[in-house]
Parts: sequence; C-alpha cells; structure tokens
Amino acid sequence: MDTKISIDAANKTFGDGERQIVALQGVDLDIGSNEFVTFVGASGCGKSTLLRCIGGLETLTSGSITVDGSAISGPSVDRAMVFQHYSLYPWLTVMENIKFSRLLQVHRTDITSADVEVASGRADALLDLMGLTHVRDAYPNQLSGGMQQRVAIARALLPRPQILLMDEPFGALDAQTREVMHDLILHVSKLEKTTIVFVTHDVEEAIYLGQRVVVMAPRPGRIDSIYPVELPAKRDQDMKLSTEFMQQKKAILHRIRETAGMRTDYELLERMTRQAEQQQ
Ligand SMILES: Nc1ncnc2c1ncn2[C@@H]1O[C@H](COP(=O)(O)OP(=O)(O)OP(=O)(O)O)[C@@H](O)[C@H]1O
Repeated sequence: MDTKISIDAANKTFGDGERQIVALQGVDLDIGSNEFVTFVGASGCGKSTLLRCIGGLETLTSGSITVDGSAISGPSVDRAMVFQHYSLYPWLTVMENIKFSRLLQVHRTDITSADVEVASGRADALLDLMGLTHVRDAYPNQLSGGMQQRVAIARALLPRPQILLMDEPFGALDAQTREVMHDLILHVSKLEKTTIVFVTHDVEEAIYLGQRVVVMAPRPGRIDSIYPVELPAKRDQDMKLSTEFMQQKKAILHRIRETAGMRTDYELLERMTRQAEQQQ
C-alpha cells in the first residue's frame, strides 16, 4: 500500500486534572493513497477529534500525523473538510459559494489570472458533475438539503484536494438522497483519486463506502478493530441486500455495542411499566 496518511501513537487530551478527557489514546493507522476509510463507533470515542487532527484544526497532545511523510502543521488546501452542516454563505449564489476561497486569494501575488480562469473552468465542471448547473445562480435558501451539501462538496473539491475529510456529511439527509450522494462520492473518489476519511454513525453507509471500516471505542478514545470490506470495487445499492453485507453489518454493530458497554435492560423497563400500571 502506498501510504498517504500515517497516524503514529496519536494521543489527544482535553482539560486537565479530574476533568481530563482522553479523546484519543495510542492511535496507530496508515491510510493508503486513494483509499476510502470509514470510521464508526459509539458517541464520544474520538472520531471527530481524529478527523480534526488530520485536518490540522486540532493539534495532538503527543504522537504524530504525517501526509506523504511530512508532519502536518495546520490546515491545508490539500486536506479539505466537509461537515454535516453545509455552512454555505447565504448571501452568495451557488457558483460564488464554490469559488469563494479562490476569490479570496485573487490578491495574492503568486496567484495569476490564469489560475483563476482554471479554477472557474473546474468550478463549471464540478457544478456539472454534481448536477447543479441549473441552480448556479440560486441562493442556498432556495436549495434542498441534498443540493446544499453537493455545493459544499463541490466547494471542498475545487482546489483539487488530495485528501477529503468528511464528518457525518450526509447525516442530515433523507435516505434516498443519501444513496444518491453515496454513489456520487464514490464516483468522485475514483475520478479524482482522492483519499477519503469518512466519519459516520451509519454502519451501512460505512460498509458501502469504505474499503476498510475502523471501529473506535470510547473512554479512552482508541481504535478497537478494523474490518476490511470485501465487496466488489464497483458498488451497487443491491449489494446491501447480500448475505455478506448483512453479516458484516451485524458484526460491526455488535462490536460497537460491546465497546460502548450499552445494554438495554428490558427487565427493568418491564418492571417499571408494571409498577406504573399497578399505581393507576
Ligand atoms: N474541544 C473540546 N473540549 C473538551 N472536550 C472535548 C472537545 N472536543 C471533544 N471533546 C471530548 O472528546 C471526546 C471525543 O469527542 P469526539 O467529538 O471526537 O467524539 P465522536 O466519536 O466524534 O462523538 P460523536 O459520535 O458523538 O460525534 C468526547 O468525550 C468529547 O466530549
């Protein structure tokens, strides 16, 4: 595997003393070039923290994260981030939102008008790819949630990032739109050879998209287990109905529940219901 991102003994703590939270402890992972890795795990197991550290939005307490062998020292256009909430500028049109970061840079001396022209051509191509050409002059509040998220993805892809970091990007979308977005992002990752690190709560989504599913565990946040996905590279929605898919989904869900120490005490619930009925 040609390693793109190397995470080595990564630790991250927040606060100190009794209030100290170990968000990440001893995380080791190599992510390959053009690999699509998905992260799942119980709430608070450090998924977003790890993603933010790769994005350079947080710094590790100890350990290191390198990209192509160089330690990261902050955010970079090579590592674009997409979050659950679209964070588009409501006063800018779709096209202006996509080109916003480029427009901000026009005063930089190392950016030529030719660069801006290339970016404009790429913005047109991305609009087309995302099926947004017909709404290029619309404002965000005139778009559906799925369309807004497509604008946010096009904006992230404009500088041709080598790495795309996605934190529950489709969490707020309905099931049908989410399926469309899955096939779209798989298509983009192949076309652009982007390395994608994707955090989700949806195990089905994690298996469908990922070449590997990393299960994290909480308190302290750490990698619990890694599941290679054996599905054919060219995904098809019907694969979700296959026995292999179902079995892997079941195994991962089971593992997440175990790591979270979650247990539904049905007996207690039944006793409480009976007591309440007797008191009526
Ligand atoms: N800025 C911060 N200050 C203090 N604690 C933080 C901060 N960011 C995260 N944490 C804590 O670190 C732990 C890991 O949080 P993180 O958001 O990374 O988990 P997560 O797996 O993404 O959770 P979820 O699935 O609920 O989004 C949590 O206990 C959280 O409360």
